[in-house]
Amino acid sequence: MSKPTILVTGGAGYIGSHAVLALYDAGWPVVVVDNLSNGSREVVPDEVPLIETDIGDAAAMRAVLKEHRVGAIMHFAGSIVVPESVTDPHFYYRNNTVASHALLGAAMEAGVRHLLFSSTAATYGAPETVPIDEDAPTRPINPYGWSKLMTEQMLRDVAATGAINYGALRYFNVAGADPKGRSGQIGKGATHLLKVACEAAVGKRSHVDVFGTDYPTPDGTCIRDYIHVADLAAAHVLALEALIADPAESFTFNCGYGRGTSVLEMLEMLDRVNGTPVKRVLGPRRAGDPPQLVAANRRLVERLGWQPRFADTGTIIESALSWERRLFQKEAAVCA
Ligand SMILES: NC(=O)c1ccc[n+]([C@@H]2O[C@H](COP(=O)([O-])OP(=O)(O)OC[C@H]3O[C@@H](n4cnc5c(N)ncnc54)[C@H](O)[C@@H]3O)[C@@H](O)[C@H]2O)c1
Ligand SMILES: O=c1ccn([C@@H]2O[C@H](COP(=O)(O)OP(=O)(O)O[C@H]3O[C@H](CO)[C@H](O)[C@H](O)[C@H]3O)[C@@H](O)[C@H]2O)c(=O)[nH]1
Repeated sequence: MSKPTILVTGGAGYIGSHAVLALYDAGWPVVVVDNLSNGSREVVPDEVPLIETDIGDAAAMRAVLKEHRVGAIMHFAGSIVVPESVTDPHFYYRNNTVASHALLGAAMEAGVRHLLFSSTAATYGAPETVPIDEDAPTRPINPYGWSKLMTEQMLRDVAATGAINYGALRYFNVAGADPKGRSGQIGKGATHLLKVACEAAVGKRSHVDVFGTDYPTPDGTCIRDYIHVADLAAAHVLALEALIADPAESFTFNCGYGRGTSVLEMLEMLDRVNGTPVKRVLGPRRAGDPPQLVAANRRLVERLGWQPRFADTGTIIESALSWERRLFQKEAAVCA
């Protein structure tokens, strides 16, 4: 049977572009919709159509879905900065929840029956126990987490009518870059730890701020479960296949390795990979950071047969650093 066309929303962004590459490498026809608010054309392969539009524009989305005879949607488009969601919650509910509602409506009208949604560990808030499994209480501690949890709920209720089936993948901390160097994190005004640290390593920043050294963790800094973006992209292809194979089944899976690494451990590993130390400035806690987030990933592994290939922390950091070096050289060449 021939493979249906997959619409990737947010496919010009960090994680979406890696999913596009994974689909493209596996021979799926792909079309991307991105409003380029935080995406870049250059990370989308030339052969993949990129339509510059907003997913909140239901009429435009209906037209795209029909014209490209889309069979399933991978929905990455959204806003992602937790502190920004606290200062501008209205925008986060609009761009994450309301825009997803419009996209879902367009999908239902166009008869698209499968949707894979980018959710987040932020739906759990500050969990009482780690590792966190999918049945843990969902109590977000910021509007970003709520905007994603509300979208999950909407998908769950619509799927219960039989109109669609959906997968919600709750990512933990996504890091690294395409092992073949075709994509990586570009987004303006980086806030993610490894991206910021790599920018410091190549000389784009003077230092890395360490947000909080008095957490109840062995070295006092926050612990996260960092997952390589290429392993995450591979999980999306498996999840898509599962949605299409069994249209009666929907699911929610954590995406992480089940391994915690502290902020200081990440920076130490970066120093080792880079060969020179990055300057740290130890500072106060950042608002809204839970001390520890580590995934229980049994469902993802058992239900999808997911086998990570790039889990080694050094491998994650190497790929992120070599992407950052390439970006830096490109920017230097443009300025010269
Ligand atoms: N990066 C992480 O660690 C992480 C963790 C958990 C969940 N997620 C989720 O994964 C998804 C992708 O995140 P990312 O890190 O690749 O971010 P990103 O900003 O690199 O990608 C998002 C893309 O969506 C586009 N976009 C935003 N709003 C849009 C709209 N209304 N219409 C069309 N395009 C729009 C942006 O231009 C961008 O290219 C997001 O939904 C995010 O919430 C990310
Ligand atoms: O310059 C920095 C940046 C981050 N950190 C620390 O590093 C850890 C990771 O922070 P990130 O900003 O890289 O990521 P978050 O854990 O805040 O959030 C990310 O992972 C979450 C799930 O774990 C959500 O999915 C969210 O969408 C995604 O951005 C935190 O303790 C943070 O305080 C620093 O010390 N210095």
